[in-house]
Amino acid sequence: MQLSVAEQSNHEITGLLYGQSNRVAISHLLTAVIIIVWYAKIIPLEHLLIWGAAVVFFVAARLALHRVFKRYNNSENNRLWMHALAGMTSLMACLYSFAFIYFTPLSEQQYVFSVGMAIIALSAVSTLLYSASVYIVLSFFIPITVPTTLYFLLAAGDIGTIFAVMLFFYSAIVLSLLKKVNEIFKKSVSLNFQYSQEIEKRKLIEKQLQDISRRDGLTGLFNRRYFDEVLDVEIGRAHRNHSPLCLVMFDIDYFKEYNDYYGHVAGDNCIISIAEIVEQLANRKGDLCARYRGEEFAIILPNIDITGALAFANKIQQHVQDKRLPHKASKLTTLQSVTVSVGVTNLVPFKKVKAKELIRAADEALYIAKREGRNRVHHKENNGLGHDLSN
Ligand SMILES: Nc1nc2c(ncn2[C@@H]2O[C@H](COP(=O)(O)OP(=O)(O)OP(=O)(O)O)[C@@H](O)[C@H]2O)c(=O)[nH]1
Repeated sequence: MQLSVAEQSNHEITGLLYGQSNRVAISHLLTAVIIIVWYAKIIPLEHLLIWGAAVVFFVAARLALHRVFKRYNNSENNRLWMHALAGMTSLMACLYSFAFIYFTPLSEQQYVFSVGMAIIALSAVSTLLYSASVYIVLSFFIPITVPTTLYFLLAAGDIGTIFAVMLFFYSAIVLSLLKKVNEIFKKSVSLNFQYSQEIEKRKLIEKQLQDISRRDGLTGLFNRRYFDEVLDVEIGRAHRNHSPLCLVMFDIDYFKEYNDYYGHVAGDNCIISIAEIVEQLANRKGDLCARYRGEEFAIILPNIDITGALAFANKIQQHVQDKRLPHKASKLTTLQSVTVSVGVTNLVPFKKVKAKELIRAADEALYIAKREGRNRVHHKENNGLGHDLSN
């Protein structure tokens, strides 16, 4: 299912929000310590420790939720994860509200005042941490401000009224700023997402263009330019690793007569059929098949010795013959079907050979196969060429 940019961006935002888990955990633990120390003079320690244990429990649950999120989140269940985070955030906020209401002696002005400061500090931090989502900010902001403010307004007399008015104005400022910051944040996430999608698309197009530039238009095999590039690289590798390398070149027999008899379109189809056979046979990692020119094909076989390459060449010749593609104009009158002649050569160990020398040797082997009657394989070692590497 294709998701919209907005949905993908929301998914990214949820990831960012969950990504704050460690910072959130540290903030809560530090705040809990400060609250316990602050109330220690007036509240029994066991009450404070029970409350502290509840904070630790929720922090651990929040971290566990983050782990589960990392494992199971995806763009489709994004809403669910947002609600889970909002639920967890609200519970933490309720825990603070509970502490402020339950622990604060209304007669002690400095405690009432300190609760106001604590709420401002906590809601400011949560606004910064969660500015990516108004929903999550509110899920912390509302449960931490509303119950405490109402309680102090109703129960704490003048100081409670001052407290409520102060928090009301503070909340109004924070929420209006939050809206702006959130819009900017969302826009930047969405732009960032579109930008990375654009880069991905470009990379894909570049890859496709590169692939097209390496392929032969008719058969889909690699083209000669790419073949020459790879042959150079493979020869270098074979020399470095002292590993074998063989080159197979083959050509359709009496193809001029085929074209003259069946026409060029049929000739093209014949070339495509031969390409399909070669592609099926040359299926080892590292094998590279190319249409070298016209009705001539070339195959690089790395890590294979001459015995293996000859077996492979015979397989090609045999498969083409067995395919029995009609060729009424073939001078191989007993068959009257499409056949190929194959030339094989191999790197001579410890002789540094250039690509064009290897190709010439394979071409000569192919020429001999033609001369000796076609529909056969000939091997020619590229002796005498190149220079000795043994000393
Ligand atoms: N249909 C078609 N014909 C092509 C293509 N490329 C080359 N040819 C033809 O292939 C023929 C090759 O002829 P030759 O080089 O004389 O070879 P041949 O007739 O196969 O003879 P031998 O190789 O000696 O058996 C020419 O007639 C080319 O025009 C192609 O892409 N499509």
